[in-house]
Amino acid sequence: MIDAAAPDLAARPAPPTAYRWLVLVACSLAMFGNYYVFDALYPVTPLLEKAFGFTGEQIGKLDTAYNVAALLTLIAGGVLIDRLGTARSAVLFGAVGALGSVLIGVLPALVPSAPWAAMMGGRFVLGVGSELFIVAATTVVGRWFKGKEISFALALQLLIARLGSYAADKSPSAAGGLFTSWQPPLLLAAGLGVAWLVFAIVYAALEARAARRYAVARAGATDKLVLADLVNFDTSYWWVVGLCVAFYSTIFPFRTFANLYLTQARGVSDAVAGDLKSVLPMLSMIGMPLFGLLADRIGKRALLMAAGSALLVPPFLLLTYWRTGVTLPRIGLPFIGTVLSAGAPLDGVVAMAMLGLAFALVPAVLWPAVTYLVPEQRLGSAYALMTFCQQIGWGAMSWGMGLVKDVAHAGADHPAGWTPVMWMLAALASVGFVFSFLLWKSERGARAHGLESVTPGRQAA
Ligand SMILES: N[C@@H](Cc1c[nH]cn1)C(=O)NCC(=O)O
Repeated sequence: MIDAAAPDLAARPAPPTAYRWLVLVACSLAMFGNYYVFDALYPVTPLLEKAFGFTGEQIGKLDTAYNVAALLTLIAGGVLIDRLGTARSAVLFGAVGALGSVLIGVLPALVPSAPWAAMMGGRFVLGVGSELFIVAATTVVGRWFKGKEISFALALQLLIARLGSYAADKSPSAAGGLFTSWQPPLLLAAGLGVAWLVFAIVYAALEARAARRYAVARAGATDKLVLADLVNFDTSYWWVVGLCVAFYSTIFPFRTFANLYLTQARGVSDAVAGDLKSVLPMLSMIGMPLFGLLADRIGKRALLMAAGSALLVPPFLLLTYWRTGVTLPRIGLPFIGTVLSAGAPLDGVVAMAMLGLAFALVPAVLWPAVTYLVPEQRLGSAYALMTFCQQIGWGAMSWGMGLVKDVAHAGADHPAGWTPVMWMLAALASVGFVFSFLLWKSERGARAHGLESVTPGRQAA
């Protein structure tokens, strides 16, 4: 959308290419902070269990609080982004997210009589800012890279965001000195929450400067949820939504409980648990751009998603039943340092590597696939609706997993209690595979949208 308040716009030069990448870097670094803050809670869960006696259900509900806040804001927030524009929205939601990260780090210490309620409050505030910030940041890439390197730019943004998850997962081994109590790691996360806000401000300043100097589009259509759109999307879109819900409702709640599961059921140290968990974002970072390129080269997007969702099923059963008895020595890489601390079980590494591949393959194809299934002018609503459904499934599953963990008395003294939790995950992952199979079938029929071909076929109506 061209800013009508700037009549000399046509006379201005287009922004230089480097400026576009600078905007992407600022937004992506803010996303790094966002993902770090989101994931920083999980390595601390064993310490929260020890310090406050948090139950599995309470830990699951810390996710649910985030999801409920995200659900509420996704309905209203798209409209707000339209009104404010992406720059002001990014600063606003970045500020709310930063506040949430600080509350998570300090409130439980200030309210020692109700630490769980305090932390729920912080996670809720984080949820208000976080998902809408992601919507705004994605929209920024859409505006600045439309008709240019949009897929690569989106992959790069998610890659830098995942680096935040990776850093949070690695924090028990990389910043082990902080993990003597629950608070220092969360104060570090609060620091990165503030960095998230700082980069949001840097991005907003770049937008303001561009608006004064260059012929740039103002914030256009965003991920606004238009209720009339709910019934009008094609069946293939709904299969993708089903896969999105089942896939992320498996992988994100697993990540919530992975530190507890790996230390209690598999008996590994906190550092090894963090390292094993970090295999997911690490493989995802490496694999996403490659699988994105592969999909662009060969098409077969539904088939690739089916392969990715099939990969998600066995690891939970392998983690539960497969024991090689082999543990690995420390594995390190130049520049990166320790990838796996000594003592990681080989079977655990294989299972986590399969999960990591699935975490690369499905997201790399799933989000861009939506652009084939809905018309461009309804893309925002389609993404918002998909994220909305994702949050419902994810919130319910985190809560349910925690409940099952408690009912089965899963813990260090009763590792077998984790078995029903892992079966729950395998079952939900199988549901994801069924959705991807239905999508593949539908994309081989007369109402295909070109997901299986290299270039889009029938234009989405
Ligand atoms: N809506 C996000 C969820 C998220 C992860 N960390 C912070 N928020 C999402 O689904 N992102 C897609 C992905 O593959 O990361």
